[in-house]
Amino acid sequence: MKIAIVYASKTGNTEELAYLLWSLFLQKNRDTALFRVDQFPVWELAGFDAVVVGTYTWGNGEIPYEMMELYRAFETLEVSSMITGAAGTGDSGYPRYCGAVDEFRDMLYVQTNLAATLKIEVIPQAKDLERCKKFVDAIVQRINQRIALGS
Ligand SMILES: Cc1cc2nc3c(=O)[nH]c(=O)nc-3n(C[C@H](O)[C@H](O)[C@H](O)COP(=O)(O)O)c2cc1C
Repeated sequence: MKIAIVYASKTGNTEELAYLLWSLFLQKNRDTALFRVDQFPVWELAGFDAVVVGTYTWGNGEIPYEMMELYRAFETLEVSSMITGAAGTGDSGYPRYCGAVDEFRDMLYVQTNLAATLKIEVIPQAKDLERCKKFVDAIVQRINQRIALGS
């Protein structure tokens, strides 16, 4: 089972979250690749069994421009059996806290087999570790179910 974490980060917060999630998948001995979105071969999206999207939020609760190609790829490719997770950082001082995570969550729920979502206030801290672990566990559990069913 091939897992990808694909993220966008302007000031490094979401990058830190993506690296943390990556290390948690590796601790569970999962074959996981980490990509900045501008280095992700979007045409290979459907080749992954599970994909975690990591995004910051911009404007008024919006998805960053550089994530839109990936967003549209989920909408247009046949990825209905792909296990996914939507994660991101944001700032609750804005009216639409982590709005980009909400947008990805809603789309991934329709297009894929969404297993978990995760919102982190600005940058992951020690108090967030348990929630990050739960997020990774939910995805790994969904993958294990898939393996057990042999599909
Ligand atoms: C111009 C601007 C608009 C933002 N809009 C939102 C927003 O609508 N909702 C939100 O939760 N965070 C918003 N943020 C906060 C960022 O999403 C947050 O700082 C995030 O952690 C940045 O991630 P990065 O360091 O990976 O780039 C905004 C930040 C800036 C500078």
